[in-house]
Amino acid sequence: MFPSRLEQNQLKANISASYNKLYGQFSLTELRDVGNYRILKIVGEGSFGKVYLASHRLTHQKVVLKMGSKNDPNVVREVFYHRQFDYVYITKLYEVIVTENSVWMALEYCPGKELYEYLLIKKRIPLDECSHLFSQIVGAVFYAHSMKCVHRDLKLENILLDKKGQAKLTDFGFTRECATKGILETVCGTTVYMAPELIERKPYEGYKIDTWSLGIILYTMIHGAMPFDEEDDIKTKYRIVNNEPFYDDNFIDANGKDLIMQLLQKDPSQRPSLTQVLQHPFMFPHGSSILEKTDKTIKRQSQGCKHFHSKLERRLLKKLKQSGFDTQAIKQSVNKKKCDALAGTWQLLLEKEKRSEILRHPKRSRSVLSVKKVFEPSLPSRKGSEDLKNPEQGGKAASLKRIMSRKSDTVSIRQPINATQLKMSPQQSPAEQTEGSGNTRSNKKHNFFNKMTNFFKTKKQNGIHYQNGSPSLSSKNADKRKRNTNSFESNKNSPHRSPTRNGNGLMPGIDVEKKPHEKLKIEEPMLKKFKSNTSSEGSRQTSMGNYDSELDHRPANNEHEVPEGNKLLEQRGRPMSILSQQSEMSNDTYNSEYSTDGNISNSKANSSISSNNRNISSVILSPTGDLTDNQTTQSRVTTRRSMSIMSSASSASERSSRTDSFYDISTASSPKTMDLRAMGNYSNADTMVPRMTVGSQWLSKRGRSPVGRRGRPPKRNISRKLMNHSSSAAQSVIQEESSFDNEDDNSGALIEETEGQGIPDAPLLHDLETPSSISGTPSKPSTPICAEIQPTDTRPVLFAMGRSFSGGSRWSRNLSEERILTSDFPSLQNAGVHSDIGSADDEDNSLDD
Ligand SMILES: Nc1ncnc2c1ncn2[C@@H]1O[C@H](COP(=O)(O)OP(=O)(O)OP(=O)(O)O)[C@@H](O)[C@H]1O
Repeated sequence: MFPSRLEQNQLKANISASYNKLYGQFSLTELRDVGNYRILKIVGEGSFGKVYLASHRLTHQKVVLKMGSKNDPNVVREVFYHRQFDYVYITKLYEVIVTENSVWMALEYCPGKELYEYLLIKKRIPLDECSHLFSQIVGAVFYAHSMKCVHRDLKLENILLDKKGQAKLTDFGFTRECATKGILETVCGTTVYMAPELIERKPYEGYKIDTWSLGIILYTMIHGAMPFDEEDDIKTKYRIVNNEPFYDDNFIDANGKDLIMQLLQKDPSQRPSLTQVLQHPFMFPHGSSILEKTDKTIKRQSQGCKHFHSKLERRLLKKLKQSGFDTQAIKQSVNKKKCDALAGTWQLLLEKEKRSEILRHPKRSRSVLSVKKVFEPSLPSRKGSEDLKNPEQGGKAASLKRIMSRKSDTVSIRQPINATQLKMSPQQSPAEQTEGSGNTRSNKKHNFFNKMTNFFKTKKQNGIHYQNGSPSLSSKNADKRKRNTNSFESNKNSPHRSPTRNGNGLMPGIDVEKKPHEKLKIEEPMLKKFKSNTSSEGSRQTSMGNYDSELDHRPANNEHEVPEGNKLLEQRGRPMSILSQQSEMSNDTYNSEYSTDGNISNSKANSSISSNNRNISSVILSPTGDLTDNQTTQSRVTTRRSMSIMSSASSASERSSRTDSFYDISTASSPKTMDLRAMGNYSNADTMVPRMTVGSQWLSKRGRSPVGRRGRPPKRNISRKLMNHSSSAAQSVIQEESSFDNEDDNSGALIEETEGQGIPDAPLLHDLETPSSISGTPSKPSTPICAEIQPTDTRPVLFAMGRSFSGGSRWSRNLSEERILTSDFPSLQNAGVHSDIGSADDEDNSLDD
């Protein structure tokens, strides 16, 4: 029967509505989905691009999506190294999605944000907490080093806090392996965190520069200010090379001081190994337990028994098989660290399963932990020197104390849970609280379960009697209960309420994310945020490949994500990270032999840099130290730099040389497994082996002849042979681009030289080139630029006010002056809120990977 007119009209309306809806979706400019992930909001912006919070569609797990340009070689570097790491204190890389122009990294979400921001709010971190957090950071670096990788850009900004307040190392954009090259030359990192040998442009041992940066991090965490930080970069460099930091006994104890002094040894060979660092008394007791667990993880992973062995994994695999998944494909993806959709989904599902397992057996896990705590070695407080002297007793006392405090947790759990308490739950990130998710539901379930358990457990103690089916309290217990409630309320209302782990286990990371703006308005920041001066091997990899291009390549931070304090810093312009290359020392030929376009860009860059050089030198040599001139110059330089970057970015050859196949996410193995020297039969010269797997494309695109630039073909042939010998190793390796350069240039010779005869004499600081020369401009400034510098007396008049002990940058001096007028020192000293990041319980759980 033909539909009536009314029905026809309704049908028409429906069709057009759904058509319009589809059309609307097609014409949306806003990004909604990437792969299996639904984008929720922007959480940050790095030099690579935007960082989004997203939800995995299949598992509803929260992840962070970090976008980078395909044209940015540091993105490749980051993916390449990051995916090899599987460690509790390193952010997990679940998946990598490659689109036409971009690379997306799905990373573990850390709602606590950066350690830098946390420190900014707290001003200083108490020693106990420092020791705990720093152990985790050192653990992460130790793990990376054990994989023969150096991070080279360790800084507060690259350490994130997860929802438990645990530290997570991230940002592997400057990482490189040291398996094939023990002594490195590329200058990279962030000036204030750079080791003296980097500043002096000596060939350096990668591991040792990380150790130095760890020293800077620890110092800054304890003091709330950086040890070497001047308005003027050159002065900062001078101080790094020549001065010792000032230690304020108000904040640091003897152990802390001793550890930092060791880490900040000017002579890299005098710096301790990370095992020694973890065993240092300052790190007690966290360091040793992390060392032990990290060792276990490394051993397990090196034996290849990483995945699909636990009961949970096997059960999950079985479930997936029953649901019709190709479990072989999943296994392959995970084992080969392909970081594809299968591996990503597996990781996220597994994490979800782990969480629900904990929720399913909360009682068991609690009691296991309690027993463990009673018998495990001591966890004395830092202040309790008694505990340190007698770890046995101290440990038991501490454990009992914790159990007692756990009881008090129980009391607080029994309090009526209001909205504020829910917000503070350590199980939930602020994002989760506001957005609502599967997790929220399960946490509620968990809370409910706990409440019920505790209710029945404690009803006898509290004298709860059932009358007519409903519980009633005896008056005594009712009083007690009231008191508990009051104490909680008063605590809650106190303006100085500490963000420490309270009855609800509040973690600092949560607090950081919760209200950074309000807090920052009250207390102005003492630290400024530093962008990585990553030039590095990256310099070889960009068409410009120099310090300056790196600087301007980094976009400004996202406005709405930058806290008030940081905006201030933004306004004054942050020092940025450096990636530089000493042309005379470098083996890198990438830039010089780059395409015509690339060369044009380079020459532009170099010319701008040379002028920058002259300007900076003249200002620095000026006896009056007129910084206004410098600023003008700098701004001009910035413009020029931007221009050269743009030209580099628009380099056609740059784009064309990056074929999709380069970005294929093939299998990954750690440089440790690629350690060719460890294989015994192969010399350093053979280390380009893996390059060939990917590199050949680059070579052909750049028009390199099969014979090396210097007519030295044999290495490549050797490498091919090696690939045949060890196909699995060769297959699994993607070598850095820098390796091309080594291959074609004289890296082998250099390594032999440095290894056989020691490091060649390094230039003295007064021979240092100005920052502009970092770009690879061969010319050196004719005048010793630092000869005139008179380092200021760097002892702080008012420690808490400055971001550094030195005169510091102008903005911080201004802040200091204002504060000297308006506030008194002791009150500021006490202003920092104390918190206890991550309990041993958290650590135990998380390390149980
Ligand atoms: N895993 C994560 N969880 C939560 N936030 C994150 C995560 N990764 C990055 N962010 C946020 O995004 C911002 C930028 O990220 P990131 O520092 O990794 O980018 P980048 O390009 O490497 O920056 P840069 O090199 O300038 O330090 C960070 O400051 C942080 O606030």
